[in-house]
Amino acid sequence: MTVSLDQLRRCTVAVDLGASKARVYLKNTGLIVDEPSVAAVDCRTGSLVAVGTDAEHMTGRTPEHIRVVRPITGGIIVNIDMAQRMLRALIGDKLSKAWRFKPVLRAAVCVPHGSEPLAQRATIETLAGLGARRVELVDSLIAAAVGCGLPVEKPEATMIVMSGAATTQVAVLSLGSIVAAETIPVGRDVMDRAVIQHLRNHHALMIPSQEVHPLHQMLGADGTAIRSTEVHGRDAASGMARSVLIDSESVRLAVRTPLNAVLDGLRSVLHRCPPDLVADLADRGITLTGGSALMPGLDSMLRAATGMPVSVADNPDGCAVRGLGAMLEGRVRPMAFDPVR
Ligand SMILES: Nc1ncnc2c1ncn2[C@@H]1O[C@H](COP(=O)(O)OP(=O)(O)OP(=O)(O)O)[C@@H](O)[C@H]1O
Repeated sequence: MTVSLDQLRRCTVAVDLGASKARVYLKNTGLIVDEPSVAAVDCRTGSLVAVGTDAEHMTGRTPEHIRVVRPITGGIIVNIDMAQRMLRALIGDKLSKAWRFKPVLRAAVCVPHGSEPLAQRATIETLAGLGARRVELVDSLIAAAVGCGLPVEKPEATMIVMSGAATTQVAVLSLGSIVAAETIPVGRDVMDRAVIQHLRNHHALMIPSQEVHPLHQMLGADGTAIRSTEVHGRDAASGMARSVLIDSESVRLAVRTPLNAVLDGLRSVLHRCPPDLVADLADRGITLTGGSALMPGLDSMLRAATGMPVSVADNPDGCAVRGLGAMLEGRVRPMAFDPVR
C-alpha cells in the first residue's frame, strides 16, 4: 500500500512523535503541540500528574511515588497506552473544532527511516486510540527535507542530516525518493551521556544532565566559544559536592566517539550513491536539521570531517512536522515520493 500526496491532503493532522518532543500540526492552523514527550505518573493511583514541559521539569526531583516516563524511545513508541494518555493531555481541546467539521479524523505521522513493521504498528495503534480512523505513515527524512525547503522533487541530489535526541538520520534524496539512507543511534542524548561518562572517568565527577548543556556551548567554532568552564557535581568516591574546571578540548574528546559513528553513517550513505549524485553534493553540500542541529559546533565538526559545505536549516527543530503539514495543505509540488507503506 502506498500513500500519495492526494491521500495526505485528506488528512487533518500531522504528527511527529520524537524521543524528545511530541509535535502536532493542525492543517491550516499550524503547530498546536510542541512539548517534551514526557509524562509524570502517580504510581499509587496510576493517574497522570503532569505532561510535557511540566513533567520534564520534574525529572530527577520526584518523590518515590511519582515516576517520570518517556513513552517514546529512539523514535519508537514503547508504551502505547502512556503515549495515548500523554498526547490526549497535550492536545486537550485544541482539536475539537477540527473534529466538528471533520468527524472522520485522518492523521499523517512521521516515522523514522527504516522503522520496523512493529514500530509502525505501534504508531498506528497510538493514533487510532486517539480517534484517527486512518493513519498515513511518511518517512521522516522526506518530511524533513520538504520542511527545510529542499528541492526534493528535482533530479538532483540533496543530502540531509537530521539529528534528534536519540538518533541521527542521514539521506541522499533525488526525484522525491530516498536514494540511500542510514539511521545512526546517536543524538543529543548520546552526546550528553558521553560527556557525563568522560567526566566520571577522567575527573571522578558525577554531574546532573542539565550541567552538560553549558559544556556543549564550548564547542562553538565562531571564535566566541568559551575556552573553559566550571562544572558542579558530586565526587564519585566521597559523595561530596565538588567543582571542576573543564576545557573545550575535553568536551571535544568526549563527543569524538559518537560523532565518529555519525560520520561512518554519512560515508556509508555516500558510498551507496551513484557518482553523479555525489558530484551534485560537492556544491550543494549537506543540510543539517533536527533539534541537535542547534548544538554549537556540530555543523563545523561535520564540515571539517567531510570537507563538504554544511548549512543548518532555518528553525531546524520541527522541520519534519512542518514538512508534513505543508504536504497536508498542498503546498508541495506534485511528485512521486516514496512513502513508508
Ligand atoms: N538550542 C539548542 N541547542 C542544542 N541542542 C538543542 C537545542 N534545542 C534542542 N536541542 C536538542 O535537540 C534534541 C531534540 O531534537 P528533536 O526535536 O529534533 O528530537 P526528536 O525528534 O524528539 O528526537 P528523535 O528524532 O531522536 O526521536 C534534544 O536532545 C535537545 O536537547
